[in-house]
Amino acid sequence: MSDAAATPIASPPGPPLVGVVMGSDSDWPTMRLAAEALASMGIAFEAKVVSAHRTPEAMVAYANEAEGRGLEVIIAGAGGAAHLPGMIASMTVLPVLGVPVQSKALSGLDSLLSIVQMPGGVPVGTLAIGAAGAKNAGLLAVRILGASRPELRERLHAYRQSEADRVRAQELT
Ligand SMILES: Nc1c(C(=O)O)ncn1[C@@H]1O[C@H](COP(=O)(O)O)[C@@H](O)[C@H]1O
Repeated sequence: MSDAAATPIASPPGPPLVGVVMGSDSDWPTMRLAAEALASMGIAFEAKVVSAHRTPEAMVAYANEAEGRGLEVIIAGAGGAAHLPGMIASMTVLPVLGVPVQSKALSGLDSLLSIVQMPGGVPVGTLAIGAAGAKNAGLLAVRILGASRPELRERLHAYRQSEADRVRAQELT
């Protein structure tokens, strides 16, 4: 992991509303983009490594306790045989957003298919492979929280406007 990728991202103060979990610390350079999006919108979050394969008991406890601890959205990222988002979704009624982390062997197609093909009745909102997916998972979590929080919708409107201004100002040389 590079120094920049290893730098922790401070959560805004307050009890976490969003849990960002991932199967390995090797997923953090990708998943930190979800955390950055949340931090930029002032959303308190927690980030943890929890693996369905390597720490199944911890994953079960995390999923079972998330709602009672006040989390409102879970973002779960994993690569390869990416069972973590679906397993968490099977044990909670909180919205779960799945981020397919890019794998070395199959470039993340394995991760995507593992996350997206959930059986009916157990939804996982699946994002794109890799960095864009992680960033969008953070922003989608803010949109979910914003449905009942007008002040968050204001921040999202301001973000949309600033992105539009940035693109309009682009000049090709
Ligand atoms: N897919 C899962 C799960 C899970 O789904 O629970 N736990 C770890 N992993 C993935 O294994 C990959 C390699 O992990 P290592 O880099 O630690 O070997 C990571 O992308 C991780 O998400």
